[in-house]
Amino acid sequence: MAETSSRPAPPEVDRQAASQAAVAARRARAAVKASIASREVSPLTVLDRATADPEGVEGRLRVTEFLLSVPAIGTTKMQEALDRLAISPAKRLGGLGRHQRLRLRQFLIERENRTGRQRNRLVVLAGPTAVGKGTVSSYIREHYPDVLLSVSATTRKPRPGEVDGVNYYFVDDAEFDRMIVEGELLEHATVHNAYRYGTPRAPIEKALAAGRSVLLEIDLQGARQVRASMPEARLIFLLPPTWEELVRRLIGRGTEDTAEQQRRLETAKVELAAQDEFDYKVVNHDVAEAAREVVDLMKVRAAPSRP
Ligand SMILES: Nc1ncnc2c1ncn2[C@@H]1O[C@H](COP(=O)(O)OP(=O)(O)OP(=O)(O)O)[C@@H](O)[C@H]1O
Ligand SMILES: Nc1nc2c(ncn2[C@@H]2O[C@H](COP(=O)(O)O)[C@@H](O)[C@H]2O)c(=O)[nH]1
Repeated sequence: MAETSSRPAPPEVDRQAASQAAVAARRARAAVKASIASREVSPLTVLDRATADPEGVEGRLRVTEFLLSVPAIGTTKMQEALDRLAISPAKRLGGLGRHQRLRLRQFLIERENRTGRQRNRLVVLAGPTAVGKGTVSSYIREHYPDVLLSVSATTRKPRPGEVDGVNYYFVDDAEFDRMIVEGELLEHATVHNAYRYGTPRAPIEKALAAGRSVLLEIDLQGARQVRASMPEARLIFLLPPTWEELVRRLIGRGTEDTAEQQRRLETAKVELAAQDEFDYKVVNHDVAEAAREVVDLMKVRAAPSRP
């Protein structure tokens, strides 16, 4: 009688498959290290990815090989850093405890600030609806006056309390069309399949020329356009602590009807799926803390506290 084909694979086939998987994993880790070394990807982004997926390629990186791939960190600096941060050299990025991870994160930020050839002067803050982009940006405007917060043009109507020229330039469709045709917008997009939003170019160019840092609070489509036209811009993705909290914030804000909330949550899913395109991720647990993380990444000092 003919034998069935469901016999278990012989051990050498298992061994071969395991060794092929190990080679593929080694190659993937080497690619991550090469992209850190060539500054294609920020070490902070790699650390964030390791945190999000401890068993993924970034999570499996040993902390030693991770640090050694950061430009200008050699064996001595790496060992000093691990001693100072109280992290065992045997650890993998995905296996760091919360405090170790926070210490390593702070170490990388301080290092970037010290060795950074240039401040991240043009920074884009994006993220799903109701994550708190507007709240965090307003906090930055109030507490970090060195940063210019760009005021967008929009065709949506003002919400109660919103002021023309402060929150947005509220314009009609004809004016928005004119701004596009005259090349006045750095980027523009129809957001949530509803209204149009765009970033006026002139104030940004003026501020950058004067050496100021500029923050754009815009959607994913706009972030992609800015990256294409100004590759030196740094892109930050603001994340909610959880999906449920995001929904709570959207409903709690109470500025949209149920249909608009649904539309925004659909866009939110698309935006969340694109988070890995960003240079940095910041979780908005607490407004002041998230704002500080954003400005740390911009390397801007806080205003002296008022008496
Ligand atoms: N860290 C936080 N903790 C609790 N609530 C927050 C936090 N940050 C923002 N919120 C609240 O969440 C709601 C949404 O915030 P906000 O309007 O700033 O979001 P947004 O990302 O700008 O939204 P959209 O993209 O829809 O304009 C607001 O009611 C705000 O007060
Ligand atoms: N592409 C752009 N998106 C922008 C701009 N200004 C704001 N936005 C985004 O629109 C949504 C909705 O804002 P809301 O004030 O109606 O709640 C939000 O995601 C903003 O980030 C812009 O100039 N360009």
